[in-house]
Amino acid sequence: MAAAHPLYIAGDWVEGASTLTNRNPSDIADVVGDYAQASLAQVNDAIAAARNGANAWRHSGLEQRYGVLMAIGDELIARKDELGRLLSREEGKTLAEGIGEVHRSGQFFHYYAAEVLRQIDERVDSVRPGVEVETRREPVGVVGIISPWNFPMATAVWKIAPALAFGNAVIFKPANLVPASAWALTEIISRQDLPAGTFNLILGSGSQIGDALTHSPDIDAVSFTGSLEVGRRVASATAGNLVKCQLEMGSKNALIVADDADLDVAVEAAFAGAYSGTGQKCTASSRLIVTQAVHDRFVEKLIAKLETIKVGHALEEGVHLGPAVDARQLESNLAWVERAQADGATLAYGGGRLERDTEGYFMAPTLFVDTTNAMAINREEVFGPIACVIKVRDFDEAIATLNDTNFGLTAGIVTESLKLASDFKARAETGCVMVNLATAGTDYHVPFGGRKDSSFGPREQGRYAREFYTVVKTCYVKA
Ligand SMILES: NC(=O)c1ccc[n+]([C@@H]2O[C@H](COP(=O)([O-])OP(=O)(O)OC[C@H]3O[C@@H](n4cnc5c(N)ncnc54)[C@H](O)[C@@H]3O)[C@@H](O)[C@H]2O)c1
Repeated sequence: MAAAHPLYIAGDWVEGASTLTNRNPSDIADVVGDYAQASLAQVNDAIAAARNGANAWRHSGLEQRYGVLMAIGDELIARKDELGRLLSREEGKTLAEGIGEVHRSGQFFHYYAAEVLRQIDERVDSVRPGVEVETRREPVGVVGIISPWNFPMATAVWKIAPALAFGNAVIFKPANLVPASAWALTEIISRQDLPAGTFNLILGSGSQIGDALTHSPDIDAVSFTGSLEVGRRVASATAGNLVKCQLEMGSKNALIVADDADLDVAVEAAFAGAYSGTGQKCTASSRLIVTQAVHDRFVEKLIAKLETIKVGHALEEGVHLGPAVDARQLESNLAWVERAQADGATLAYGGGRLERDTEGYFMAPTLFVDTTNAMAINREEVFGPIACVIKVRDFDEAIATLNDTNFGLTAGIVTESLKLASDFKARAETGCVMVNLATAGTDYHVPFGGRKDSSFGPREQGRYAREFYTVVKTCYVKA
């Protein structure tokens, strides 16, 4: 193996065209490792290899597929402490969250191992006597998987596991900020009983390597998670070649705190939703829509909670919030603080960069009050530990405010009322709704995705993943 962690193409570890150094955002003196960067020619090598892999893997037996997926899941779970540490070191989420993400990644593989055995093709009677009709699912073929940095392993795995389960070959292009988790996952997959080319790892910048992959007419599908801006590009690149595509993108989620809310539950849901993972979650509730009856008490309690929060090195015990993922994200967060104030929001807590023993991208959890839903900070995705309180008259205004956004991923409400909860479930224009729970935090065996600008194409996860990773064939047989 070369000095830098290599690419994985056609069943071989191969050097890239250049190298990228990956650093720990909690301590930029800490080098996580050097990672190969693919050339454009290597993107084509990976696509050709994946075609061979797809042709072989589609004929694999069910027990082979089941065994491969179970083995990957077993190893991820057995090594979750070590790999969770690596993940936290490169991304900056706390160690507990890093370990939790690796554990969940293992569970995704186990879930899709079970899906391999769940054959639900149909045989139906034809309208023509003597003819049998069968609908069956076949693999879509070669799938490009492009993932973001904020869930370095889970987001990739909830695509890779169903892709392999349903008999496809994969070309995996992770975000360049988090190559270590992707590489560790690839190393595990490389030791499984898979035909050469079934799984390929290409590392490199999105604008070059990702762009080349999505513009290729020689792939069959692209599953992308990332920003709205890049998602639009991926959609037009794949549409140009009539390549199937699925996009999960940004969000502007809201948590409603209703008149009758248990405010302790509301504060915990607001904290977990808005700040955990340093707010770097697509499911983050950056808008806190609070009715006037409970506004002042809720704000007071949330500030009291924020005062107890320890920000620091992600691997340090007792730390609740790690750093921003890089200097650019931190600068963007700080620019949002200035912009919100210029637009008339009142800074109620935090707002600044924090110094710690190590040089990292630390920022105080930040809360704004007196904000309106029209302010830019309440319309665009921030992706930092910043939440804005929007005061509303009542539940109807809360729902109208919640839905007044271009995005539609998750939404939450804290209420004791069954009627309000039920109205909320029906009226929230989002893909996921949560009652008395944070907007972040979802299960691995059910569908996940949004509406409006948050998502495009078939749903991900659970048994719905089958729709994207397979194609239907209708077979007519006259005996
Ligand atoms: N809805 C969801 O399920 C979900 C989950 C996690 C993250 N996200 C979103 O991801 C974003 C944060 O992640 P990010 O900053 O890594 O997003 P990003 O859009 O910058 O990058 C995502 C991926 O796309 C690649 N890429 C960049 N330019 C490309 C191009 N021109 N062609 C092809 N690929 C390209 C990147 O290298 C990376 O692998 C946020 O908007 C967040 O909401 C959404």
